[in-house]
Amino acid sequence: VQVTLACGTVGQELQLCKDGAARWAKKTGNTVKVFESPNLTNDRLGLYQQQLAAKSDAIDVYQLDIIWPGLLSQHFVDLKGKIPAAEVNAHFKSIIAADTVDGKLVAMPWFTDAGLLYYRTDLMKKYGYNAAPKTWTELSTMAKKIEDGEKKANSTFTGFVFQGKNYEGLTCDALEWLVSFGGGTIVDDSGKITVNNANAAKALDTAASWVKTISPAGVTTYGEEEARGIFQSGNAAFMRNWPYAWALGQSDDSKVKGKIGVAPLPSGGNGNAATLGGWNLGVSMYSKNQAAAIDLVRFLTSADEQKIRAIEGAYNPTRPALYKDQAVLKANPFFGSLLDVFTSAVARPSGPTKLKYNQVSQAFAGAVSDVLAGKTKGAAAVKKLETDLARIKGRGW
Ligand SMILES: OC[C@H]1O[C@H](O[C@H]2O[C@H](CO)[C@@H](O)[C@H](O)[C@H]2O)[C@H](O)[C@@H](O)[C@@H]1O
Repeated sequence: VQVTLACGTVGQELQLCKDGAARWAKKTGNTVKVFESPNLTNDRLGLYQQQLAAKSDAIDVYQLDIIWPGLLSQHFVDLKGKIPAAEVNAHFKSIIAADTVDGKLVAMPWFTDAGLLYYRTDLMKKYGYNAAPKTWTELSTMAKKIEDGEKKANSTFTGFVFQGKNYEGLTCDALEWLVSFGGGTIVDDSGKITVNNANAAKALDTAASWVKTISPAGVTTYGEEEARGIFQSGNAAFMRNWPYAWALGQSDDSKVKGKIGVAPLPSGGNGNAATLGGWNLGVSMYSKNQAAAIDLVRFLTSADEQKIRAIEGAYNPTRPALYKDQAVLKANPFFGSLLDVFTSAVARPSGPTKLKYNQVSQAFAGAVSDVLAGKTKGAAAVKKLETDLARIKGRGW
């Protein structure tokens, strides 16, 4: 049987996806065709929605972002009952809950993600700092001092890079700013629009103050890979990114190998916050090879495969047991020391806003983008956003 598997292509994930698929093919005698998905999750969603709306059988196994199960559930096979309960229950309960829509298990967890602060340990030492910044104010001060010093020899050096482009990644970064300032989660768990508040406005104004000071003007065009490229080539003191950037930063061709520290993102006065990300594997209802596709999902989400991906690519397992695995912890010491960051990551409001989440996220990222670009201030942006979200909500989510 031939199964087509949609894989992401950010960093090493395409290669790791192909490697895993090849191991399954070898074990079962089946073949796997890999479909290469676009880098940005927004682009991927558009493409997948087209395929699924057309009931296309071209892709059997989809890689689903943690925010999509609610949006796409009707197109996926219910894995409950098809995968033994003990196997399902070996994953974090919260992720299984996010993958379950109205009792239907839409996808199996593959890896989880949470936003982290990466920093240059060598430069911290050089500029007299002995700990990562605990607050955004500290980060600004440290980034400015390091940038001013390093710029003397390297004019392209910058203080802080993050995902500032207008896309889903900006929603993730900005949610971290909001929560860390006590500004809430845009829409709360009950579905109430909460974004129009002073702390949220302050969070956005603070982020805007970084652009063209500690962050380059171009940060408003950066996704995950642009930020990583700058940090990994030795041109930034701090970076917000997902765990995958660790393995690449520590690789032999990285200019910052052995010089990277990882810490929780700074606080804006309300503690540190990391947005929950991650990807899951679901079987299309339109697949002609559902049994083989389910077997591939079980194989790729198994402990053995998650362990390989954790060691080779720093992809966080979704199985709590692997956080006690010595080889996994050796490759990624922060999986142990920052376990709290992963287990208490903040979900985007895809649960309460259901089918309208994508519209909510686009409106939020658009508003944040305007503040970063200096087109508007935080208070005006969150006020307008509240009105826009109320329109999107209409009589209910
Ligand atoms: O960690 C690497 C992954 O980074 C992206 O996904 C993460 O960011 C998305 C926003 O840009 C977010 O929606 C998702 O939940 C996060 O896991 C990228 O899209 C993935 O391909 C990549 O593996």
